[in-house]
Amino acid sequence: CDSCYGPQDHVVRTRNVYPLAPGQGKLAKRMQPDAQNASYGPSRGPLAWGELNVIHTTDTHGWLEGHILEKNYGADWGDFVSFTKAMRNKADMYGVDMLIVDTGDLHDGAGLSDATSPNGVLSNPIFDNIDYDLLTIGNHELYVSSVAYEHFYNFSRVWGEKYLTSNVQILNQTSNEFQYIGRKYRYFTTPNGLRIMAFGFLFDFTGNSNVSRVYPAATVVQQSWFKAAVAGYPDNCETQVPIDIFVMLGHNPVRWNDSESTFQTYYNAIRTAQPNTPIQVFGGHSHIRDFAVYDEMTTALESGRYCETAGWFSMAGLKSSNYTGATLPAGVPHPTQHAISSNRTNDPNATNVGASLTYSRRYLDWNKVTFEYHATGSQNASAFDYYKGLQVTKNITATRTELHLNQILGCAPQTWCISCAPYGSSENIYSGLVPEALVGGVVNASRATNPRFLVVNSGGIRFDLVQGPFSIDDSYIVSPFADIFVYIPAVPYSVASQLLNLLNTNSAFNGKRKRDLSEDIHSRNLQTSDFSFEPIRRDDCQSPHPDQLLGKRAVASAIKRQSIALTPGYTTTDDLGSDGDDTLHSHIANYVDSIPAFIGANASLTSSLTATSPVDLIFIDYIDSDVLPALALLGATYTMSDIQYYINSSFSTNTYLNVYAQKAWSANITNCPVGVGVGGDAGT
Ligand SMILES: O=c1ccn([C@@H]2O[C@H](COP(=O)(O)O)[C@@H](O)[C@H]2O)c(=O)[nH]1
Repeated sequence: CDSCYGPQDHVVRTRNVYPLAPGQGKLAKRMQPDAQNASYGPSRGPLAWGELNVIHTTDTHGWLEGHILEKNYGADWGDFVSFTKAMRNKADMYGVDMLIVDTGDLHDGAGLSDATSPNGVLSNPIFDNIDYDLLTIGNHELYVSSVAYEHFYNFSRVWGEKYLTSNVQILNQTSNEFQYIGRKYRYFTTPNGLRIMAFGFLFDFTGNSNVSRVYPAATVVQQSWFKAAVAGYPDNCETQVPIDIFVMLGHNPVRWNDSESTFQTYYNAIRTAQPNTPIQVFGGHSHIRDFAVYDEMTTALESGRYCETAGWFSMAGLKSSNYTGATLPAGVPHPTQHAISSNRTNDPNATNVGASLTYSRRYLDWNKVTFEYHATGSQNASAFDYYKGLQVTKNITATRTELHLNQILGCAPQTWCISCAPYGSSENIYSGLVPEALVGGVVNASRATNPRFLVVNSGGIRFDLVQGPFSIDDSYIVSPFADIFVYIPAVPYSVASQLLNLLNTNSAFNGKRKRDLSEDIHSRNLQTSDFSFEPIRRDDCQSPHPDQLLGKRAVASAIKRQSIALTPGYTTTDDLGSDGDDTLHSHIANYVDSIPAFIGANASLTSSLTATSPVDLIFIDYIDSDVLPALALLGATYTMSDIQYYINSSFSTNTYLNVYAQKAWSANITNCPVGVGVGGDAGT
């Protein structure tokens, strides 16, 4: 290993852990009152700073309270406010530019966003406390019309020119015409003079309600406003404006081979028109940490999900005649990696623009130890907490109380996870809990004696259910959608009994989960059984620490290295290598491939059914466009007029688990044991 960055014989077989103040996990308490701090923090030292630096969030899905039960992700939005404020101050101090960007999906995943009608009326104003420079819209802003209008009438007005919905329009109820929810593009100049043309593109989403319109990428790249903006002639500009860099946001996976990503189409259009201008992409939707290299001057960052990750991006070597800031800020590491790509090897128009560019990216775990370390270089809470951050923390606590999110519905006797155990096992939520909860929770008393078959999509379950007190908040965290239970009466048993298998084996049906679930392989889920840590191995050689490359502080850091037991968490490999995760973790097993798209339950009280016996076929309205064609394939033709509410028009996928919990988990409520290992740390 010596060849990487000098002799370090005394640290072989230890992990690279940077020293933090004693008692770090306990001193630095703010967050939500019931949350805990991480046991240890960043492993790779200070962040690299270039001319352009970006903090990226995506797919927050309402988790602004942080992960109350998971130590490693315990910071709340108030802590993030303090963090971003401190990082802005640092950017000013270093004389460089820093942007803060978000790539959408603000709801459907936690009580704070989903316990109100419409979703987001209380959480969006909390979200608005971050000083974002650019934002874009996600598909979860468009499923329900009232949520889409909340974004049109309120959210887009708060953010003005910064909210980019370049391919998403909504029906204006006053003019009766479609108009963009936000803006199509933003052309602006940073404090240090970088001239940026920015767009925000939702993937080709088709599940939106009928008040919005999503233009597919193939259409957008032909639209005249887009071509003009790319050419430097945005609306109303007669003379060409200079563009130092394109910033392309998208609620859109950064990996081109993700079946839902449309970034390649936009990239091709921009790159063809502007062969020598860097493009920087920030994506989302697939809930992973990822960094993709498109060409030597185009890279793309994706920063996870659910307030588990804050993405950090920096680049140096931008050749702008207008840039007045520092090129390599003093006293901090700088981006060192070139974007090496096979996409443009023989481009006759290629210049050496890309040759000067260097990049860095880091995925920060969403906890206060991490935020304080990077913001202040210590665990000094008083130096870190910004008054506005503290206010936001208090506001979240008050809002959670107002929404009764802490109200306990039952005491969950065990943990059921989405992917830590294979489908079929009793620890897996789809096999170990959902069928039983459907049978026990979805009951129309007047039809309860009829044979019943139930079907839901697996995508409706969004998170693990943890052993311990099961609160109203948890009910949104696990099953947030308000998809209504409907049914078709008197379906022949021979048909109903074949439906689930057909839905799960015929590729025409996917529960509206168009992306292959296996693409979530990088997702991190808690796992109580996965606490046998990986053998400790040195991997630092693959990617020298920036300090070590620069010859700074390396000696002091190396001498103080400690060996610690790693907690389970993200272990990411991307186009720049395996050094992106800011905190080292052990790998978590993932059986997501085993999960079917549809989950069923047979709630028939009798076992003596014949082929023609009538059964109540119960499903959710969200999948009626799968169920009706599948029934037709089975020779039973039904139409929408055959479908009725099973219980009432509001009994939904967010209701049945609560009903079941109150029935089945009433024991031990006052003394409910909490599962160990939440947040990847068996210790307290
Ligand atoms: O009403 C709904 C809406 C969505 N779903 C599920 O969610 C995914 C989309 O979530 P992403 O975070 O954008 O991937 C969709 O494919 C469905 O599986 C739902 O169940 N009900």
